[in-house]
Amino acid sequence: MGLRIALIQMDIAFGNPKKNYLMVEEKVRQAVDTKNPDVIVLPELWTTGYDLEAFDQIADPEGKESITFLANLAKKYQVYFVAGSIAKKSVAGFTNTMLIFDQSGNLLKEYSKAHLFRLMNEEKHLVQGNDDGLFQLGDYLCAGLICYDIRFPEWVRTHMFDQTKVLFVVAQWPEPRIDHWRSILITRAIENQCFVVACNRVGSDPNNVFGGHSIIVGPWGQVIAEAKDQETILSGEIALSEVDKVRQNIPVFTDRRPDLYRLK
Ligand SMILES: NC(=O)CCC(=O)C(=O)O
Repeated sequence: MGLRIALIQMDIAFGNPKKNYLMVEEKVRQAVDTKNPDVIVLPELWTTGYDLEAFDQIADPEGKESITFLANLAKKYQVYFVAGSIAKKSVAGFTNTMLIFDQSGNLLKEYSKAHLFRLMNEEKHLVQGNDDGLFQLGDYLCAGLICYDIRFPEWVRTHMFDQTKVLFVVAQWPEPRIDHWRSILITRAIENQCFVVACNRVGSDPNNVFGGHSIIVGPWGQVIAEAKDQETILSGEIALSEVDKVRQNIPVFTDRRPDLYRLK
């Protein structure tokens, strides 16, 4: 059985969670009406954008408001949510945290961005996460990564030792490096022989223009669906059996030589 996926590639109102909740509610309704998805994916920091200076006022305490909002939508539409990431405020500080829900609205996983991106000042305002991004969507073992995390192949590979089949990436990736975005995502799919489902934002904030090009890549590196640089709902279907076929054809995981790798 395949998994139908809808990625909401959207603009984000800078520092305005109320407006973003309303926009997401409407876009999720449109995605359900037009794509009949099993899974809906949102971009990185969709409640606030990168208004880091204002996080003290606008980050969500313990993620409570976002969790209630997303759980209700997941339950209402009976969809899984890889609900992008939100700015979460807790005693430890602010985190860039991905939220995953099942079709009954249960929170399956929280993953906080492990690698903070200095070019966008994250290290000055956020604390990094220390947990893995693994979660299960039905039969599909998946991993979540947030934007800059994809530049670390060793972190992605760590998630693959559990036979992960789908990598979900949520992002606010600027347009000037959109070639890196595409190349890295296709490479991660080929080297890990898995599906890559990646949702970027579009539009701009005071510091960046964002490049879109949300994409679904198959385990052979084939592009299944790709958006341009405008708001859209991108959709595609993925089938687990394809991953097994590719891994049997070229058994990369069996042929690894960890005795030669000097990774720490
Ligand atoms: N929000 C991010 O982590 C952006 C990462 C990025 O732009 C990059 O080039 O890496």
